[in-house]
Amino acid sequence: MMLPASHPPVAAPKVGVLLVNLGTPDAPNTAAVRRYLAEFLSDRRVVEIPSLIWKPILHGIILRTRPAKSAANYAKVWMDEGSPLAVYTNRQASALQSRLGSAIDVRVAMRYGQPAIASQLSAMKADGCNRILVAPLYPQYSGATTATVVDEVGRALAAMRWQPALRTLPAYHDDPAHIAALATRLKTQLAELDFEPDAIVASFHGMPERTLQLGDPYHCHCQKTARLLSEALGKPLTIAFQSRFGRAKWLEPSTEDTIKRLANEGKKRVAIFAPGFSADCLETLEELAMLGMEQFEEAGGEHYAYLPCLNDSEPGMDMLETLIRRELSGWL
Ligand SMILES: C=CC1=C(C)c2cc3[nH]c(cc4nc(cc5[nH]c(cc1n2)c(C)c5CCC(=O)O)C(CCC(=O)O)=C4C)c(C)c3C=C
Ligand SMILES: [Fe+2]
Ligand SMILES: [Fe+2]
Repeated sequence: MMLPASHPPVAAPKVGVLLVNLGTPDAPNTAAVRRYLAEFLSDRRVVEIPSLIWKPILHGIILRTRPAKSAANYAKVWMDEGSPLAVYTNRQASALQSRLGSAIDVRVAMRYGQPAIASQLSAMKADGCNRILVAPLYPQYSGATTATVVDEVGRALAAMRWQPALRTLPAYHDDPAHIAALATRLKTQLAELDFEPDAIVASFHGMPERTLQLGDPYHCHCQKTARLLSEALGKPLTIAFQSRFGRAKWLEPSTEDTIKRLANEGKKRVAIFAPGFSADCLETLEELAMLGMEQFEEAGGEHYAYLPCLNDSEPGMDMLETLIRRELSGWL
């Protein structure tokens, strides 16, 4: 049907998929990292300290000291195409777009920094996406990751006159497709090592321990991923929690203590991987692959290997395609 000339344009309807990850600075320098950390660490889902107490600490101490140190770390892992987190997330989106075909519009947004969730949702709606699946790329649910993405999506929808219909991908920590992808990838990676590890460490991003008492399922989700994966591999996994931030007690054992303990116990050959990260990033490439190796060798360890995340590997993309197609059922 032809629209009258005075009618605003209406795009042909289609389905959209928005892959969302945490976000990352747009350059490995102090100013860009400060901008990123200011947004990230102002999120009340991430730092659950009353504003009156937290704001002076954030602006008076953290944003004056941390950006330079973190920028130096970002510089160590920066790729020609940009920050690893953004590079791998974009590659996942292109691979998924090829697998799903052009009838579905696959895009990327970041919870902090660019491309922002609100601008991507608006652009997708303007291009005709009247049904959108938002997929936070966090296997394990936490208030600080999955929930804050959904909060931000809600704020974006609140500003739209004509909203798209919306679905969100649930946490997939125990999904058979996720466990199979991790197991397949890990088997290949372990087979390629030039040593047989005495221990394999599954390092998850930490959270304040208090969040577990308050009912956040993150800790349980991490434990379950590791248990199912260990069963699938037929090998024991040592669980640890990395990237401690702030003074509160965090989930234990910490990755640093675990690496040192293993070396002290005579486990001289260790492989470590990060099943809570869908894409490699600062926390895996610098903290686990670089710093972790130094800590292990200083404690007397001899062979240390960091095994990269699923990223856009075949097993990782098989999993993502399975999960996304399942969530799109009835829409295709
Ligand atoms: C995978 C899940 C993640 C959880 C859970 C999480 C919780 C969490 N993180 C911080 C503080 C920081 N995290 C930082 C980086 C970072 N965190 C995640 C993921 C989770 N965080 C990722 C993927 C990244 C890497 C981003 C990148 O650009 O590569 C940082 C910034 C880096 C630095 O300055 O060290 C901070 C700070 C808190 C406080 C928290 C739980 C409440
Ligand atoms: Fe983090
Ligand atoms: Fe638990």
